[in-house]
Amino acid sequence: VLKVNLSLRKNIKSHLSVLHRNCTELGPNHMLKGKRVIVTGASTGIGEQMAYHLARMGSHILITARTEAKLQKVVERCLELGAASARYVSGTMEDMAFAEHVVKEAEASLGGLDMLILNHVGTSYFGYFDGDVGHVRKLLEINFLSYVAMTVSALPMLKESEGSIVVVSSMAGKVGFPFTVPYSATKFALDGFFSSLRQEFSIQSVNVSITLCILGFIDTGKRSAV
Ligand SMILES: NC(=O)C1=CN([C@@H]2O[C@H](COP(=O)(O)OP(=O)(O)OC[C@H]3O[C@@H](n4cnc5c(N)ncnc54)[C@H](OP(=O)(O)O)[C@@H]3O)[C@@H](O)[C@H]2O)C=CC1
Ligand SMILES: C[C@H](CCC(=O)NCC(=O)O)[C@H]1CC[C@H]2[C@@H]3C(=O)C[C@@H]4C[C@H](O)CC[C@]4(C)[C@H]3CC[C@]12C
Repeated sequence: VLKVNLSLRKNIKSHLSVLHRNCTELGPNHMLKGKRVIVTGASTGIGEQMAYHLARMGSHILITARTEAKLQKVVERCLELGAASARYVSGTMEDMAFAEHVVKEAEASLGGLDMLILNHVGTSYFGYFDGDVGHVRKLLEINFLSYVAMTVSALPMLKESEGSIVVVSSMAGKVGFPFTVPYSATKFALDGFFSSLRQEFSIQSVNVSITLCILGFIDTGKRSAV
């Protein structure tokens, strides 16, 4: 047993050193060079900044949100920063057909997909829960169901490329806090869905990674009162 353990450790050590050497030689800025990436909610805030990082790394970028004028400007900036290509599709994630259309657009224009970054978030309020069930339903559609719809549509391409799904969530999706009840519910739903799906991928040896990003407050210049 000791012999097997020692040889296993040696093997892992040598694999890690090769991996480390490859990463160091290429540098972190090359990790997504040439990769085909969708970023949702990329007209402002964190999504916009992620698009610029991907552009600096030389990725092919497809961004989406509702506001066409802002998306146009982000695409122009991405091209200036060195994106291999950049394009946008505008529309609302209240509509599941639109969510699926974005993925189809990646297939048609990029011929596949390496990374799906799900980041968009619908407008909510910061205050006591007001009992508006319609608002909770709408927010679940935008913040949760459209994430599921895009994942289902993108999965064949991601399996093919052995790619990644990145889901942007929040502290409010891990712990209950006051004043963000509908928002928090949608983020908890993401954890339930994607953490369970990750377990199934592991059992089925599906080589698609799922990363849930748990962010605290990030000042994007938009909100000051929270
Ligand atoms: N900022 C923070 O403190 C924190 C943020 N997060 C998470 O990070 C992610 C990004 O947040 P942040 O950058 O602050 O958010 P922003 O409000 O700055 O950006 C939200 C993005 O989603 C898009 N969007 C809004 N509604 C819709 C819709 N109905 N259909 C399609 N797109 C829509 C917006 O564009 P448009 O209006 O043009 O459609 C915009 O591009 C979110 O998932 C959020 O929950 C998590 C923790 C903290
Ligand atoms: C209230 C925001 C919901 C999205 C929204 O309305 N966007 C449009 C607009 O502002 O015009 C929340 C988005 C991110 C939330 C913050 C977060 O996720 C981290 C903390 C979580 C904690 O539970 C409460 C405080 C947070 C800072 C939280 C506050 C509400 C958001 C800004």
